[in-house]
Amino acid sequence: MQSKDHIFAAPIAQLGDFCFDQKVAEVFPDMIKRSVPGYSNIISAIGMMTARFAQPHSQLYDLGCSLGAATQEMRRNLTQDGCAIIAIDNSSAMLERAANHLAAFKSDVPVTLTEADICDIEIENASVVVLNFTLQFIAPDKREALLKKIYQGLNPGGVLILSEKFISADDTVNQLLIDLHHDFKRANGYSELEVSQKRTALENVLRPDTPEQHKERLARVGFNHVDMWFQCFNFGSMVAIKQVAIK
Ligand SMILES: Nc1ncnc2c1ncn2[C@@H]1O[C@H](C[S@+](CC[C@H]([NH3+])C(=O)[O-])CC(=O)[O-])[C@@H](O)[C@H]1O
Ligand SMILES: O=C(O)C(=O)Cc1ccccc1
Repeated sequence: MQSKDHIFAAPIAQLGDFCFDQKVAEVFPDMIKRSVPGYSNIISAIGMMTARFAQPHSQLYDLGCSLGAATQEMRRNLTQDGCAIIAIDNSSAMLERAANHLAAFKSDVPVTLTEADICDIEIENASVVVLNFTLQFIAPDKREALLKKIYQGLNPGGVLILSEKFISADDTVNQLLIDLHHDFKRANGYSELEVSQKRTALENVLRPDTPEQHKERLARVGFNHVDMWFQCFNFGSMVAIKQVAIK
């Protein structure tokens, strides 16, 4: 049975910062589906890109895997020999549920679930790296080093799929996209109070960049081919490819 997200439904006197605790992990599939426009399209496309970019005998990384939705879609679409998926999250509540979720599917692809801060791990022999709505939670001054590590750990021809909540550099468009996102949440059954309490709880935790900041940073760390492949309101996904080595 999947639980419905009522976390911000009642007034909360002392609203703390949003965190990925046991309560959030419990309702996460419902929360993300009703809160992130385009989420299921992005998950499907991660599978499609895995099918194209996975290299035989390489590693695939799902950084900030939560319950393993992207991991499962990668695993389902992998046909290349000798690949392994490394899924990482720093929330033990998420990882416990991810293990249960992934065990429900039959697959020959090895998956390692690791509890760690993605800023501290090593990345090597990678062909596909997924940051699906995770970079936005990393301290802004640590983002570039993380992306550099990903670039260096990718094999030539490898891909990073980076999905994020964005801000727009144009104030009018920015406000429009935020309003449309809130309309989307209300249309999915969230009340005014739920929208506003969650917005406050996320303020210090989820710090979005503009698409331009993302593109410039990805280019700075070395990615040769970068663009947005999907956007719905202030949510979207970028693709960054490491150039194939010229012999
Ligand atoms: N430093 C960190 N190290 C490791 N994990 C982290 C860190 N900071 C946050 N997380 C983890 O990143 C995940 C972000 S949710 C990703 C959805 C998933 N990718 C999905 O495709 O369903 C996005 C959202 O909820 O908007 C949470 O599970 C955090 O515990
Ligand atoms: O719900 C929101 O307002 C969001 O920005 C998306 C989200 C989804 C799940 C956890 C945290 C943020």
